[in-house]
Amino acid sequence: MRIVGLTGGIASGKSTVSNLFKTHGIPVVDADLVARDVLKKGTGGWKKVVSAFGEDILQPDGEVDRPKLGQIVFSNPEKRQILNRLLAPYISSGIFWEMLKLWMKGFKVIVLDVPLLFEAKMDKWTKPIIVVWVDPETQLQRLMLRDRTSEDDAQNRINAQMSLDLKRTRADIVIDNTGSLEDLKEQFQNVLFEVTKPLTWTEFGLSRQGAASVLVSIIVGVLIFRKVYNTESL
Ligand SMILES: CC(C)(COP(=O)(O)OP(=O)(O)OC[C@H]1O[C@@H](n2cnc3c(N)ncnc32)[C@H](O)[C@@H]1O)[C@@H](O)C(=O)NCCC(=O)NCCS
Ligand SMILES: Nc1ncnc2c1ncn2[C@@H]1O[C@H](COP(=O)(O)OP(=O)(O)OP(=O)(O)O)[C@@H](O)[C@H]1O
Repeated sequence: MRIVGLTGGIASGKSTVSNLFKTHGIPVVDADLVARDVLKKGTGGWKKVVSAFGEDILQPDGEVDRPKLGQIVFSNPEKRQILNRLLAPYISSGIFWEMLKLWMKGFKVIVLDVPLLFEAKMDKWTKPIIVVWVDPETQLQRLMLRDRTSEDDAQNRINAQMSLDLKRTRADIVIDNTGSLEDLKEQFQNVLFEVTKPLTWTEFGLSRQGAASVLVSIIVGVLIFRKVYNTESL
């Protein structure tokens, strides 16, 4: 199985690119969705976070008040680190299960959309790595427009991540999403071509079909060996 890493900065356009993958039949594991699930009321992640940050971060219905927790952690690196440390194990196992489900369904190429792919050191599991880059001013404007936040709040969120310029140096493929959606779709055609190239032997071995072939080969090998061995010992 080919595990493609998709990352970038906040509001750089990862979800927009993810949607293009999905419309071309390539499934996407969205780490933000997994992170939402592991913070739902009553889950292990929720319990840890409530005991670390207190009940003040809860809404009246007991769910985490996400904008409130966001304001706390995006303006305070120590608190952000605490939140990351508490949720990381739940997020990684959530991503693993989502991948396993796709593996069992027989998908040969899947995309992991993980905003903190490099920060969480998950880049070593993915190849190729796609970074959706955007120029800093456009990123700020798109973030403020999408989330209806102040400039300070948006800038805090951008500063909470590794710089996009550094991320692009670690990419196999860079998508420059500073232009229009039409520009993005045009670049996406080349990305799709790269990502859907025939699998390498290692990638094939990691796919469900590859694992099945290895298993069948082992069984056939053992049967032949036993037949030859039995014939010789007669
Ligand atoms: C702080 C929380 C509650 C704020 O929720 P909110 O709904 O406002 O934002 P949302 O989850 O949609 O995230 C929006 C974007 O913020 C960025 N972001 C989220 N968490 C972090 C973080 N810990 N550090 C840096 N950037 C982050 C990502 O680019 C993400 O795409 C939430 O982001 C959270 O639980 N974060 C910790 C979990 C995490 O690390 N998520 C990223 C998945 S790898
Ligand atoms: N090329 C583009 N032109 C104009 N707007 C765009 C373009 N690409 C994305 N956008 C808009 O910019 C905003 C951010 O894009 P998107 O939500 O895809 O970013 P993201 O990287 O997934 O963000 P996050 O890290 O918060 O999940 C959205 O409102 C989206 O519609």
